[in-house]
Amino acid sequence: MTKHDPADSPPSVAGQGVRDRTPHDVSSGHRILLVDDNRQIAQAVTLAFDCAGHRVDTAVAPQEAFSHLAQYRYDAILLDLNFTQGQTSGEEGFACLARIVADDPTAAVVVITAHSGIRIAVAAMQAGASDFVMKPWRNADLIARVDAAVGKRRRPSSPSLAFGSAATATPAGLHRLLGDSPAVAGLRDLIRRVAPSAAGVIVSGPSGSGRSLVAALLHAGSPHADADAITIDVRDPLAWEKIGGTAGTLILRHPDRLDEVQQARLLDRLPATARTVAIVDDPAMMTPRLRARLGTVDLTMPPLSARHADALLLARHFAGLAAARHGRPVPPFTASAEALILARHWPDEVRGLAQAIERAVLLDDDGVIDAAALTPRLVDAVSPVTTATPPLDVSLEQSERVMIEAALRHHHHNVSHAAASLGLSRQALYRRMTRHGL
Ligand SMILES: Nc1ncnc2c1ncn2[C@@H]1O[C@H](COP(=O)(O)OP(=O)(O)OP(=O)(O)O)[C@@H](O)[C@H]1O
Repeated sequence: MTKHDPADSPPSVAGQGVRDRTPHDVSSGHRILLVDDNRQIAQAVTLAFDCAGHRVDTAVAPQEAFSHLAQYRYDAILLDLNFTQGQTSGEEGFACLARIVADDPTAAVVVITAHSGIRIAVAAMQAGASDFVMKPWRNADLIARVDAAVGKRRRPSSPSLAFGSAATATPAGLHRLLGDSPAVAGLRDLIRRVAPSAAGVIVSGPSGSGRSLVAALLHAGSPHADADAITIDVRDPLAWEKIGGTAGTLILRHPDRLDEVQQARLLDRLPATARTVAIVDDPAMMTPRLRARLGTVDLTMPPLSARHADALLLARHFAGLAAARHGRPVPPFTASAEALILARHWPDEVRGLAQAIERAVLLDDDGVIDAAALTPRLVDAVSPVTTATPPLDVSLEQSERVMIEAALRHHHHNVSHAAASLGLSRQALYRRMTRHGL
């Protein structure tokens, strides 16, 4: 997570094409992530660090912290250990600390504890924190401690320690694979263990579920992370030229879509020196020989529908990204939107979810994202008597108008019923109707 470490370039984030987004870049000074649910403390800390020439981003809960860590590189993390009112055990903070340190053993984490929390502070240091501060603190002391933690941050001293076969090596940026489901936690663990080796990996799962992200993380944790991985869609015969004598990471997309003869040819072309990562829909479509050559280890990214809790977490992450991208405040989700996010089968998986959220953030005009804002393509579901399904290239404005018209028609212009069917309040529907001249 070194600030200018090219090996740590983040993979793009769904639908955003984001690479190391730095809207708050500071030419000098540290970039710090404060994880604390107390807004007054956050304001005071931000001001103090700002005056000292540093930059602070705030996360009010661990999930938000992981979302920030998925987007930016931080020089230090200032972590409060208690997030739930009245809780002083630090349990949540310790879980957060464990994940930060597991994902990046070089992270400089300074924990914040209550005045009497010396035992907790010591335990946090044993768990990987660089230092601790006790409330209440003097700002100068706090800044000095964070400075010192950044200064003595454990930097990898050799490539082998950073990416090689050392047991402790961890793929840079592993925290970018967001998700708390057992499936994704298990994947992070497998990536951590497999990435530094030369083993070929087959990454399977539905399109848009995060397979390329997994491949990028495997490369980031490999001994070849300093060089770019070579990515080839093997369905394109011209791309095969790039296979050459590759010695680094070779990411092969869709070998399962080749026929048997082509798969045999691919097998002949693969250089023994390359570490391969194959992205496939269905490993069973590969010949046993190719499968054996490509997949010492199989990693499977399950569909979002099999890891519901991740959907909500990812949705919040994408809402934050979209809001930052379009210069808007982050709109919260209504209960109906959350229910929809959890229940819906998202076409195009995580990418589809990200796109829906970005559209909703863009179109939002009442400060919240409701279910209707996430379902502009569900016009048919609202009314079977709708006269026109919007064509695919219809604008979002038009699509919203068509949906509202369909709902009104279906409910015989009863605004309350139409609003309810769209997951909107009456006022919100009226506002939209006015905007569309209905
Ligand atoms: N768990 C995750 N945490 C954060 N971002 C994610 C996660 N899963 C997917 N994404 C983001 O969603 C988008 C789609 O993922 P990705 O490109 O890896 O899908 P894919 O399975 O490779 O799809 P395809 O093969 O069709 O290109 C990417 O921008 C990726 O960064």
